[in-house]
Amino acid sequence: MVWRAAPAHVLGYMAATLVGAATPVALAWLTKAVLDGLAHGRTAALLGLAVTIAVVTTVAAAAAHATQYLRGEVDRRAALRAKDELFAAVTRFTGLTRFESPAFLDRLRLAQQSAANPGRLVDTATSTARGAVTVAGFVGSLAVISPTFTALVLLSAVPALLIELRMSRQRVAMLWRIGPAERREVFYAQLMSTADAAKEIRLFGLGDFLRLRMLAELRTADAARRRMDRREFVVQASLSAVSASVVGAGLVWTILAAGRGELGVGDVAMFVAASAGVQAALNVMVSAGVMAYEQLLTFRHHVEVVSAGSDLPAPRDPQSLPALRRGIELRDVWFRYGDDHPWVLRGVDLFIPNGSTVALVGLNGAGKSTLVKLLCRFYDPTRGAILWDGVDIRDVPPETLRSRIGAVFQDFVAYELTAADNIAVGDLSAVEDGTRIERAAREAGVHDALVALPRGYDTLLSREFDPDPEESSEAEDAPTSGVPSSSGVLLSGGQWQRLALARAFLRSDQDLMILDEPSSGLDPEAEYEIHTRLARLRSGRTSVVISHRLGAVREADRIVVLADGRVTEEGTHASLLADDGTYARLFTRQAAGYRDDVQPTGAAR
Ligand SMILES: Nc1ncnc2c1ncn2[C@@H]1O[C@H](COP(=O)(O)OP(=O)(O)OP(=O)(O)O)[C@@H](O)[C@H]1O
Repeated sequence: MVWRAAPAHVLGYMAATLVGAATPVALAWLTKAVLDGLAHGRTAALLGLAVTIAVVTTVAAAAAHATQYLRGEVDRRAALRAKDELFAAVTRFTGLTRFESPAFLDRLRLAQQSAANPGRLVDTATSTARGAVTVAGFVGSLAVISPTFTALVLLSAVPALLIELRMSRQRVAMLWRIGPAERREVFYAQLMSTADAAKEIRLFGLGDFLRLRMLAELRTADAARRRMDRREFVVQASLSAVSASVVGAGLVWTILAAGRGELGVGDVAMFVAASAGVQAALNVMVSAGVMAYEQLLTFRHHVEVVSAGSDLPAPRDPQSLPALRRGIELRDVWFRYGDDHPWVLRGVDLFIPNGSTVALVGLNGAGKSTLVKLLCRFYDPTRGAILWDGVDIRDVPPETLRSRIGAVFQDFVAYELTAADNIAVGDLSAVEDGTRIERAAREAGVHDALVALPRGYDTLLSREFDPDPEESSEAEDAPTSGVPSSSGVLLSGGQWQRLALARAFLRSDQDLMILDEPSSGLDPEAEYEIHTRLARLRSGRTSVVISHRLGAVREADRIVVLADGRVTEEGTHASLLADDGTYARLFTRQAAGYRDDVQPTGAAR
């Protein structure tokens, strides 16, 4: 992947690294030649040797700078590609299950970490190669002086390599084990630094509680890292002591041999340079090689995320999805969120006729939102089937199905984007189409509020990002008072809800519109107005509406009561009231609340 991301830079980096690796060997040989020349009075060649040393040193210095620049560039390009691959894969997951799986989220975090600088792998791999070049260069020189000693130095590196490889596997396993603690630590840290949670944290005095929890997670992760570091420290110190003793013994032997006249001054200089060079290079080789191995092991998470197939079974024989004509049928649909979770739906049979509005009603946790998530195929039913004009929606590519559906979810997202973009996310083909965006905003009754914003539709709906990053980065002085120089705007809860509705209006020609609590944050007048508008816009189209405000759904063509995971009542408002069941009880209770308030006024009259 790194090669594909930056082939020329990788080649340049390797070349510059190899030049850097060959330099100490060349300098050692040149120094030996100079010393031998001086010892034997061969002064004629000295000038040439000195000039060569100067040139080699200059080239080495330039190569060092080039290596640094190229390494950075390889890192940047590879990281860009890795993130692109990773997030392209993440957005390709069609269902929601993976985002609710702690093990997957742990893996994703490690994948993100390794995607942050995959070029480091080239770095460590090249360092290993660089070490190998230096070792090879020096080994020849050392072997001339003492083959036995050379063999000893090389052999002493083998156990070090094996032990380090084992430890790197242990380190990777440790990183996986502490993943959950590290993810929780990040969670607490983010909670303490976001505006969304700031109100409750301050009012409930949660600051210390969250900080201590964050530190506890950090300590847990640190303890595991510390144990690993200590083990590595002991092992590495012992290995270094062994190799230092080998080199020390060799040095003693060389000096004694030189004293006996068996070796020349140049040989001693070469031995000192070569033994130190070999040892240092072997260390680099082992540690860089082991690090490369460790990075490869960690990068496995990236590969696994990127190569993970679809989380929902792909249709074996994909069907096209004609415009809805008859309706959508849920046939004996059973669903639970996991094998160890309770059943949420237990055999739901429901028909949503084309062109009608079906309201789903039921107590908290009855499974209404779950049902609409199944309609969008964010999950597949555990048993049973959902049929769109008789076609099982599992036989249709999810993107085809979803292009037919418009929705306002209960937990819609307030994007920290401009107001226009916040509406356009409902249908990205409208991003550049101000007229469509404005029409949708008018239909949702939020146009006036948006034009009144400091920059109208182009106002950034965020207090966390600077609306004018360029202007403020040009300003010489950072604000010191703690008060931001400029800031974006936030909407009220109801205005946000209208904005979410505008997203849905942008797609109002869809076959199926899902409205999960579309008016919970609206004032009574707005609620009435929006529902009237919705009824007009959606007349003759298929909608599924969920609302706890039963007054808002009484006009629905069909009202369906969910309880205990099943459809327990079904009919029009009038027929359900006549049946005097759960719906009638809920409606009467809600209506009584309003009537009690109204009565005193009526009595006064
Ligand atoms: N992603 C999830 N993972 C596990 N359980 C879930 C998930 N979403 C919902 N549940 C569980 O499924 C049940 C039904 O939840 P659902 O949100 O569908 O209810 P609802 O009828 O829409 O409730 P409300 O009226 O409160 O919005 C609840 O018991 C809830 O705890």
